[in-house]
Amino acid sequence: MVSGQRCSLVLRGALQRVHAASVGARVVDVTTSWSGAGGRKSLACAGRRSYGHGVVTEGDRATAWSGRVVRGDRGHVRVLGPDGRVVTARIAVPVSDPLEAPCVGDWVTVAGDAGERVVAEVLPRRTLVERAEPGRSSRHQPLAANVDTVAVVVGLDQMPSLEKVERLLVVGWSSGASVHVVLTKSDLAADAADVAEDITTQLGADVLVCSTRTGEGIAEVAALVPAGTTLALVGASGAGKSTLVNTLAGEEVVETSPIRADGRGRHTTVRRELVPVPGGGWVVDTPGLRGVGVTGPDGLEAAFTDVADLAASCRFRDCSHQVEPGCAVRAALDDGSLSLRRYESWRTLQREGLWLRRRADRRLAAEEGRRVRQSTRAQRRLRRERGR
Ligand SMILES: Nc1nc2c(ncn2[C@@H]2O[C@H](COP(=O)(O)OP(=O)(O)OP(=O)(O)O)[C@@H](O)[C@H]2O)c(=O)[nH]1
Ligand SMILES: [Zn+2]
Repeated sequence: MVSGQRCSLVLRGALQRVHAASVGARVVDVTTSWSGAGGRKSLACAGRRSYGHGVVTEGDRATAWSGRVVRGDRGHVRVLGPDGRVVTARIAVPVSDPLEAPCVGDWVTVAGDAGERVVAEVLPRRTLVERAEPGRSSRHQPLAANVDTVAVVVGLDQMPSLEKVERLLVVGWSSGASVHVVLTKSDLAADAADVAEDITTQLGADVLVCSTRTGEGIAEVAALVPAGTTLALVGASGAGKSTLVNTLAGEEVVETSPIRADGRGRHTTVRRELVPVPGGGWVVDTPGLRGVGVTGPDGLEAAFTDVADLAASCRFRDCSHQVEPGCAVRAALDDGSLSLRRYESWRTLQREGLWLRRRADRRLAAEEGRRVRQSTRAQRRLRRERGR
């Protein structure tokens, strides 16, 4: 077993690099825009969120330090600090929206001491990989924050479904990060190159092919995560994400993953954590995604630039691409330059996104109504008490 000291050294170097990156993020601050790679979409950052009201004093905030969440659990997070140590910090105040909760990859400020540490603030997120919560509720779950690249991991042990890959590409592009498809298990498919070619031409995605068994393409995948950057792996369960994380992390780091925190406790697994890779970057595995909800129109547009470009040249701005004259989408379907499969996949994801957004709007309206009623009741109570 490698000592905590050695782990700290590995992590410290990587942390210094990411800390340097965070300084930039803090200077640019809350309302900056961030442009996705390839000039695809510009996403506004979420604002800085404070936590621990009533728990964290102003004095505590003055001495708080910033670090990166390497692992998120219910009620607390594990935070890598500037000294290379990983500590546990409590999320002192429950958040009503799961998206508000700190997640892996978040930069947070931590207040308190060894007795009790709490998350005082979550710094603005540059990017966020999220999914609709299972059960098709309108709520979204944060999976990984401040990710530079998303790898849509697809196993070649089965014939990939283009629709499933498209759905994951939308999740990837919705995050604001740049996106690649990584086809794993090439050792199990004689036609790996053909599948890659298909995905490139039909989905317009950048595709890498690799195998953790033979080592084919691993260097190319490792190149997706240069020093100071973060790569998130998304994909169905069994696609080979965890194996890829371990391969990218290398023997050395897998061995060093059970980091000692405060001299006690060890990580039992490297999964769903930010894992440092030898080049100085970070890799994060996300839970196997089955019912992935499409979050916003930006990701859909970025994953379907071909359809979005066509739709932009329809005669009517609100063209439904069904019956209207001058519809460029239908024209492309007619002349075969847009496949029916691709069009239908786009329609499905678009409808789903609309449905989720409408539901979210209704939920937000209901929550707002509840808040207003609570506040009115509280004000009445206060007036009554003062009147006594
Ligand atoms: N032949 C072959 N098998 C692989 C390769 N990569 C992963 N596997 C196998 O595929 C299976 C699933 O891999 P995992 O890494 O656990 O898949 P995962 O995507 O993390 O799955 P979840 O944790 O359920 O989300 C395991 O049995 C791996 O050994 C590969 O390159 N070649
Ligand atoms: Zn149209």
